[in-house]
Amino acid sequence: MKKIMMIGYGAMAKEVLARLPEGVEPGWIVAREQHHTEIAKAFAGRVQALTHPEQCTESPDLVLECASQQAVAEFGEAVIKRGWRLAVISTGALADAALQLRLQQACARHQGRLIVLSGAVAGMDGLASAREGGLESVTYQSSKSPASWRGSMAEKLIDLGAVSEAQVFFEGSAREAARMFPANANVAATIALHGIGMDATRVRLQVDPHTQRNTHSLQVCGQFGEFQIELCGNPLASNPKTSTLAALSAVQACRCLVDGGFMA
Ligand SMILES: NC(=O)C1=CN([C@@H]2O[C@H](COP(=O)(O)OP(=O)(O)OC[C@H]3O[C@@H](n4cnc5c(N)ncnc54)[C@H](OP(=O)(O)O)[C@@H]3O)[C@@H](O)[C@H]2O)C=CC1
Ligand SMILES: O=C([O-])CC(=O)C(=O)O
Repeated sequence: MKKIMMIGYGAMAKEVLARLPEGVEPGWIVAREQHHTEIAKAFAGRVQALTHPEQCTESPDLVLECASQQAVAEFGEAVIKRGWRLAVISTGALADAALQLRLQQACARHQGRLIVLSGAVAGMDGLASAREGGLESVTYQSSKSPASWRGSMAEKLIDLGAVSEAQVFFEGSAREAARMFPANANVAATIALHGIGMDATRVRLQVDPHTQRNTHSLQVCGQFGEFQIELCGNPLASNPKTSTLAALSAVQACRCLVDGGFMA
């Protein structure tokens, strides 16, 4: 049996835990103290609730971050320094160049691993392949319902209650998008990490009052030719900001533990 450590106990973490493949079980959940009673009840004491990964006295087969960019900054280095495998979903944390460097150096020094989950988007294999031949431009647009943008910086840029048609309210780099919209624009960072980087990747964020879905559109031009991807994702019922596919990408990482997708 493979044992994972989950960081976070919100919408995505619960979805992933409910869908864990056979042969994988949670051993530890890192969450703030106020969630520990709920965790103890949900898992009848079979899972240890922690406030920091360092409290774990064994070695998880995989540490899965499904929490926040802040959690990556807070716990990422400690996890990798123990030589553990860390898969991150809050990839926008890596828009902080100093943090990215610290995590990369920790991987090199301590034989840890940092895995960037594909999350809510698809085509990262093709984008990474295209980079090998040279990329000319990568443009990403995210379109979501007003409910998905509530509680974000979007509220300062546009009146979400008054929009009657689809409207772009932000244009900038992936680095800016990921840092300004930490709960909504991790995909921008994921694309940047597989493609032409945080500063050259162009991003548009749109609110669409006529949709319930999270639509990710990617346009890539390079020496290989061109490709476009449009992915219309159903959000999780428990969090309209978060696409179901993102949770499934974490489930798939867990499956790699049992089907040999990860090398030891
Ligand atoms: N890469 C991608 O394609 C995608 C990435 N995401 C990202 O995935 C992450 C999880 O999403 P989701 O579950 O929907 O979000 P939720 O807000 O539903 O849940 C996040 C959970 O993580 C906990 N958490 C956050 N920071 C910390 C911390 N520093 N220490 C301990 N616990 C922490 C929160 O705790 P508390 O309740 O105590 O605040 C909360 O329970 C988000 O960062 C989101 O932006 C989402 C979709 C796609
Ligand atoms: O789930 C999504 O559709 C995308 C998302 O929240 C993100 O990029 O952070």
